[in-house]
Amino acid sequence: MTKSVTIAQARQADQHTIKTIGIPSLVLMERAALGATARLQPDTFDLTHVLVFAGTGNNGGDGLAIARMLHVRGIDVTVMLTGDAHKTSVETGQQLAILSYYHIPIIPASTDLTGYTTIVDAIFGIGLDRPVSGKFADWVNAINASSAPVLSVDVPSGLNADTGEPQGATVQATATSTFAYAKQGFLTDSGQQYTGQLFVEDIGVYLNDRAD
Ligand SMILES: NC(=O)C1=CN([C@@H]2O[C@H](COP(=O)(O)OP(=O)(O)OC[C@H]3O[C@@H](n4cnc5c(N)ncnc54)[C@H](O)[C@@H]3O)[C@@H](O)[C@H]2O)[C@@H](O)CC1
Ligand SMILES: [K+]
Repeated sequence: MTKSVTIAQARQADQHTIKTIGIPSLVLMERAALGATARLQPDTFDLTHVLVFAGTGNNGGDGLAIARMLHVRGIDVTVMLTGDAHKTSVETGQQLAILSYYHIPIIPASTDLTGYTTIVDAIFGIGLDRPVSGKFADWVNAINASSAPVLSVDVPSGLNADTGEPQGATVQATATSTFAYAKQGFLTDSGQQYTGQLFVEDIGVYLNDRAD
């Protein structure tokens, strides 16, 4: 059976790796983004014009690193940011600065998703703490209405990763690239309907200091 963790366990393992072991958060983010980018295979994902829909927390930071990895491979990528570029998490601010070096287009989030052939959903991960409503719900509904396949980063945005139940509008992913361990809610009947195909990426975060 697939090993799974609660949100609290995932957070604790991340913090242990960063604070006690000393592996920097940006290193984990880089590994997460490498793992997710490798899932964007052309048999499922048409990479003609990729949209990365990024939030301002670290899930968005993962998305921005994915955008960079696609850009350096010559793939046409646009980033939509859901909030103020000056009010991001520290790591996401660092990823934004890197994107500006590469002149990767960053535009405000919109419901007009015309022309994008793949969408990377990096709006919310395990930091979701309330139902998705208002303009966030409009964006999520637009993602779900798009014909483009969707790769969700860590968690389909809007899904409660503990229960597998939607918290307001929730992305229905073609596939989900989740980090370190499957989240408990993904293994429920409800959760599976949102994650689509589930990939678990080894990012160097372990519950017991060993890869198992
Ligand atoms: N260093 C780390 O701890 C790592 C974190 N990683 C990524 O970071 C994610 C967790 O990052 P964060 O803790 O920053 O959380 P998230 O990026 O999941 O989201 C947090 C942000 O969303 C806002 N928010 C939550 N629910 C909302 C709602 N319904 N409507 C509007 N805004 C809402 C919060 O206020 C906060 O600003 C993981 O899921 C994973 O993708 C990975 O990069 C691996 C390493
Ligand atoms: K996400």
